[in-house]
Amino acid sequence: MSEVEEVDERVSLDLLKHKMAKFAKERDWDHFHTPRNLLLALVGEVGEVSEIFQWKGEVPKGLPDWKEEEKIHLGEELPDVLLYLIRLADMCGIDLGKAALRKLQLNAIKYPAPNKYTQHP
Ligand SMILES: Nc1ccn([C@H]2C[C@H](O)[C@@H](COP(=O)(O)OP(=O)(O)OP(=O)(O)O)O2)c(=O)n1
Repeated sequence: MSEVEEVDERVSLDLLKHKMAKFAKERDWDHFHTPRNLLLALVGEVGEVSEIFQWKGEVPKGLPDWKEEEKIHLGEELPDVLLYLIRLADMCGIDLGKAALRKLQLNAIKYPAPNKYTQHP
């Protein structure tokens, strides 16, 4: 039987943040999880994701031509990026969820959507 349990809980940034904190604490790894170390770990994992795409050329959405093991590999590397990002934000005292929502608002102001009703056909 697999050691990895099926995940059956609602996922939120907060849940992942708390799980990462618990993971580090249980291993006495808090002293490794400094902002700079986490940033380097994050960039390393982005590199691992890039390697999966390397030399493939442009890839259609949904990755229809990829082998199952390649998709599984990608599904294992993308979470590392997310988890290190969440932990980095936590160790920097930034509420990532709130900051992302605020950034979406700022993006919408900076790049307003065209108003369909005032445009000429
Ligand atoms: N000091 C560490 C080491 C690991 N991790 C956690 C966060 C990542 O989700 C994952 C990264 O583990 P690995 O460094 O073993 O990276 P991979 O899982 O990508 O393994 P590999 O590089 O062999 O593909 O483990 C962590 O929180 N703190």
